[in-house]
Amino acid sequence: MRTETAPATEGAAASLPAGWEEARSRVYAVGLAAALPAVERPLADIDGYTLAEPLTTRTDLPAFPTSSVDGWAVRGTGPWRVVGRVLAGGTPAPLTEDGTTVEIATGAMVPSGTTAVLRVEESTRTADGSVDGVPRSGPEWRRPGEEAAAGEELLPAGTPVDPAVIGLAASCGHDTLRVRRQPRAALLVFGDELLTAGPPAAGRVRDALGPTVPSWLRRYGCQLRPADVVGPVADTLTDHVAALRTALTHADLVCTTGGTMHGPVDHLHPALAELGADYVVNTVAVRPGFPMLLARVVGDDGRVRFVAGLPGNPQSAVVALVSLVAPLLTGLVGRAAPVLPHVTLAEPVPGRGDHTHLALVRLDRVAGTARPVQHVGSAMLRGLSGADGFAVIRPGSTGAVGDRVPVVPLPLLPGERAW
Ligand SMILES: Nc1nc2c(c(=O)[nH]1)N[C@H]1C(S)=C(S)[C@@H](COP(=O)(O)OP(=O)(O)OC[C@H]3O[C@@H](n4cnc5c(N)ncnc54)[C@H](O)[C@@H]3O)O[C@H]1N2
Ligand code: MOO
Repeated sequence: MRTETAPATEGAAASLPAGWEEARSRVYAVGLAAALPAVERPLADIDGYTLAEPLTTRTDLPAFPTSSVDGWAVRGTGPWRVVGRVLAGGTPAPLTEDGTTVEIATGAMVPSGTTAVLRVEESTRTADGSVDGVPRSGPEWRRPGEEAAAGEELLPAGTPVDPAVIGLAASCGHDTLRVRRQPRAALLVFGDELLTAGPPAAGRVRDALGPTVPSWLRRYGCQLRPADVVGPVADTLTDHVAALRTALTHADLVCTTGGTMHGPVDHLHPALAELGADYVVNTVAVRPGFPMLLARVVGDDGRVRFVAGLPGNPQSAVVALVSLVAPLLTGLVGRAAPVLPHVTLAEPVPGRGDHTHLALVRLDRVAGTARPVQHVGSAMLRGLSGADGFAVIRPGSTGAVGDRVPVVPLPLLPGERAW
């Protein structure tokens, strides 16, 4: 895998576009090489984080023999004389004599000396108050270590933390876990033509990226404060450099929108050169989204930060997010390289010559198929708002009905696109 970089002073003209898959491998690798430090956090605060260390259990699971029913812990053959009661949370005295029993609740520790647990609904009481019945042959309690042995590794480092993982960690006796710090992101919106309120008119368009990119970044696990979203930044080199410098003091990743090409007021490349940045990827052979870039800036403190240049055309900016930013962030938090799901095309999708085509599709989850959506120009967001992700049509190919192709999913939440 190539991970070498080129100084931004060489400019865009000096570099060939990277293949789409190669670009993704490269940004993932540089992200992993710059993985964020581990921090210790309480369980309640780590939903969406990533384990920095394997999850091990601090005790056997369960930690003690635990009754799985309400009933009677008995010793020997019945009828049994009742000698006590044990509830969940209690520590019972041992059963030392055959023919004795203690009443036991589900979840209570089974007294040592117990030979069987008899369910309450399968028990009777004799005239003298003893308990009688026939215990089931299968065990009615959970043995220590049945689920896991003390010290056993249950999940590897790099596992995304979700509510199920948090619950498991709690049951293993953890109060805190070591997780990767979440990436801090910032967004700089470039473009003097942008309006931040009201309808577009007279040559000016609404800024469609300032309101949306932070939400996509948060869904990829980034932290952004309101102050981290800045723009429109004035179309001068001085303002671009100043805005980048300020954002880079806090952020691990600064996304910019617009200005990736070489128009009269496209200042991103010269600004990166002034910051001493290296290109990890500078243009990608993909449509839409071709001018996307990822640059690396090493601060005086030695800390590595990244600048992702998202093209100004709004759909192209989202293509750059799913293509470059998502795998970079996966690497930064130490997760495994993303593996793309595959779907079957239910309609043909054209290719884009020697470029990869990322085609917006709607998934039919029952049939496991994908169909292209309408309104997919790189300046449009209408198609995106009804799509689940992008089908990947490889260079030199077209997508025929029945073809199995990879899909880059949008980071949607359950219930979204359910209409
Ligand atoms: N001579 C060439 N010109 C262009 C090429 C090319 O190969 N040769 N590629 C085109 C492609 S592809 C793209 S994508 C764009 C990328 O341009 P920039 O990243 O430099 O972006 P801008 O020029 O600033 O803007 C492009 C377009 O997008 C609109 N825009 C920008 N920001 C926003 C925003 N926040 N919200 C909504 N719309 C936005 C902007 O008004 C322009 O219409 O370059 C092509 N040109
Ligand atoms: O790549 Mo541009 O992103 O085709 O519009």
